[in-house]
Amino acid sequence: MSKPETTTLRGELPGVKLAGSTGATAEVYTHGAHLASWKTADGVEQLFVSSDVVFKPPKAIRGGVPICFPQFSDFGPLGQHGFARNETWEVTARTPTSVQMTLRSTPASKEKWPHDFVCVYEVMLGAGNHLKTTMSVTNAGIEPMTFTTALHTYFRCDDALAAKVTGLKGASYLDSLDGRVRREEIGEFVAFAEEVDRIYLSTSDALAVEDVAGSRSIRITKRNLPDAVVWNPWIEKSKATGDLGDDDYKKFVCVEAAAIETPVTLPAGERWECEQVLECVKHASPVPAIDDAAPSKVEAEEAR
Ligand SMILES: O=P(O)(O)OC[C@H]1O[C@H](O)[C@H](O)[C@@H](O)[C@@H]1O
Repeated sequence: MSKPETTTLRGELPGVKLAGSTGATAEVYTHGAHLASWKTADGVEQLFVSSDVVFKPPKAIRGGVPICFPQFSDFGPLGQHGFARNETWEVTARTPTSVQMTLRSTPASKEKWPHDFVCVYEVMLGAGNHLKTTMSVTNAGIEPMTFTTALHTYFRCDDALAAKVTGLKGASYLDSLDGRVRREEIGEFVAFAEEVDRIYLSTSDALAVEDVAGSRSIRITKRNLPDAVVWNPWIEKSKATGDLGDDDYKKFVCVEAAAIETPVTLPAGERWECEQVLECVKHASPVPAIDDAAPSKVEAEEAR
């Protein structure tokens, strides 16, 4: 079978552009198997990419959906978020509306992480305003292997300061801004009025980003990714992050479907898989307020 062709995308990097019959499109780079654009049929971009993005491998693309594998953040001895987002993946299959990319262990990867693995990531434009991604990891070695992972999705918002993340009420979280102390989410939603960096544990598989100012919701349905990181860098971290524009914190929130608290342990020869489906839902007018009687801590502070 001939190797599926790539085209030249932003930053002169190779990748694949998907196009659905409805007019929806997506761009997936071979660098990091990075999904860096998803436009719904109306031409509206649903993912955020930094205004100061740098397309220079091995640096990860700032925005879209970096794949954190085989380590999330500093949960292990590897560099931040592992190495999958910094590597060149191979296009192993494609149709007009889907692409499959594969990353295999190499002698160089085994110096960092001593395991034989095959990681397969697939992006599919679905019917309606859906986008489906699946990822599988096969342990091709003879010893068990353990990893953490996240689909680090940057959701574009018309106004992140008015956005809400729903579906997390009652979940415990580790507050990465406070020594990863464990807390409980008591709010009906997570709002953004300061820096937020939390690892919500064993959450519902149905979450949503409510872009109130944009009159739209993105529904997130995840499978086999029990945790969810919620992140907005706020003012100082945006300024301090070289490839983020100073005001970019107003333009996105990250909700990262993840397996972190309980790392995945995969026996030799076995395969693990996960899935994330995104659906954009438009609202005729701003989405109705969600039980403002029970605001989260940051909302309560904002109201003062
Ligand atoms: O700058 P990066 O390595 O891409 O990480 C960006 C962010 O990723 C996650 O959301 C972490 O929880 C944050 O602590 C981190 O700042």
